[in-house]
Amino acid sequence: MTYILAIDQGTTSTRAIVFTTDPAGGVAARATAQEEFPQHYPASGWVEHDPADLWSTVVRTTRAAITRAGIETSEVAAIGITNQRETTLLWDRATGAPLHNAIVWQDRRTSDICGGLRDAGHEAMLTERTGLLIDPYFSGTKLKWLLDTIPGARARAEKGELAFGTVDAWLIWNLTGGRVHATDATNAARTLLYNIGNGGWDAEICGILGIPLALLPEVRDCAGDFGTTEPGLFGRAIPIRGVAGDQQAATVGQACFSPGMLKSTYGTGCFALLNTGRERVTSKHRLLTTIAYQLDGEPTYALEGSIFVAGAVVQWLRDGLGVIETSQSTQGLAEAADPGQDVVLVPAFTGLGAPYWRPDCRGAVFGLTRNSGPKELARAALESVGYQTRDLLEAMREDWGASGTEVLRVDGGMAANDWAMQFLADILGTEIDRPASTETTALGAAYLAALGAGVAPGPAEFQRGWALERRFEPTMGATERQSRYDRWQRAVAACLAV
Ligand SMILES: Nc1ncnc2c1ncn2[C@@H]1O[C@H](COP(=O)(O)OP(=O)(O)O)[C@@H](O)[C@H]1O
Ligand SMILES: O=P(O)(O)OC[C@H](O)CO
Repeated sequence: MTYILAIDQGTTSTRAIVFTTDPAGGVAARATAQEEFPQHYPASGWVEHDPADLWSTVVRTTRAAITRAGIETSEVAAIGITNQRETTLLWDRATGAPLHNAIVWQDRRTSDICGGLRDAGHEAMLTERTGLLIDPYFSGTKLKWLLDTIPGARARAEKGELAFGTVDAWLIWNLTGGRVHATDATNAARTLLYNIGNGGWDAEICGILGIPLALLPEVRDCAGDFGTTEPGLFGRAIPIRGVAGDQQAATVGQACFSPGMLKSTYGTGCFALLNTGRERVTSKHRLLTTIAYQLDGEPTYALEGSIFVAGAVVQWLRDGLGVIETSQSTQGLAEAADPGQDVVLVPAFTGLGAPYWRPDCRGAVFGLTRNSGPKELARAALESVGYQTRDLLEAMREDWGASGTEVLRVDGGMAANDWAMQFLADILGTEIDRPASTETTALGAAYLAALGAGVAPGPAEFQRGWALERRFEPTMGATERQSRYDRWQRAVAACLAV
């Protein structure tokens, strides 16, 4: 039996999971440890994490998972890291001390910097080279903000005294005791600084943003050599052999290895990735072009649709409005909702992501009556996630063609909700496949690490091990499907117009 440890450093919590691998390609979870950590909101639209929290939760959950698995550190063949993407850190190479809190992907503070880039006419060039759009979501403008704001930071960066990284690079730096400053191609592809066509940091873009190249980590394959952990941390050195951003790791965990295969992860937000193989498809509908994974120096590309509010709308009903007790209760409430009411909720709490990219848009509820209550709101919340996914799939079908988009593999916390998944199948007119393994993100990181350590078979065998738990078939008639979707589009248009 071989053990692989996956670290999944997410937006709200850190998980460490010990997986077992067998020569036939099976990878199974054996023990898990999870810790939440505080979110910091220093100003409206700002979201930060304390870098020390990211690091300490990784150390504690890793130790706990190894203990719970009942194994010795020496039995762990490799570590795989997967992480919340785009979140930006800057630290001192000599001391390892961060210069600022991590600026989280959701943070909107660089809207003005983005406006300036757009006004200067840089968008077409940036999109062509990076596959991204100009939006505060990505790391590049966050890093510029840090260098502009922290006194002396740019001069120190030019002298090579500082290091930038997304969360993966921050963890690799700390795990290796500051010996390795590296990231993987999928995380690099989210910075707005990386040319996904030629696979290198783009000096011209860095020049435009005033980012010294000396700050940037080395970019490696997803199943690559990222050094070994400091022996003192876990009792013995463990090789780090797999790294990928969390949505890309989920794509691997869902075994979406063939062009046309599609997965969607429903956590806080929702991120749909369509494997486009070696083809770097440029979207006509403001989807992102990104790297799904990179093996043996060869990138496999994806089209990505990013929705900022999915499970978060359920959290809002629970923690903001206080009209539901648990996320799970939305299933029973939606089943019991009045079929005669047609409440539509547009959860544009922090603007709309793909395919609209309107950070200024705000949410609304339409169709309320005196009898509307928690049941109808719960149903509208779950439906909003289905409608937003349809927005993405409509765009993907036009960019890529329908082939492959007739089955969607789902995962993430909200994928456990049967009502939401049935509505998704109905409104998309697409079969929805929910896998037996729900920890798809960590599973993907574990598989990449096993591949990097030479203890896993190739993708074809891993793909054969993917197991279905339940398939949701569309049952809604075509006329109803279209009239409901038309109503959603009118609701979005109204929000965009206000
Ligand atoms: N049964 C459920 N029905 C609806 N939403 C759910 C359910 N279970 C979890 N969620 C939502 O899913 C999210 C948690 O999923 P998770 O994959 O852990 O997210 P993340 O990794 O972004 O923290 C929360 O926003 C929660 O409201
Ligand atoms: O941490 P999650 O699961 O909410 O994922 C966040 C994404 O990587 C942001 O791009």
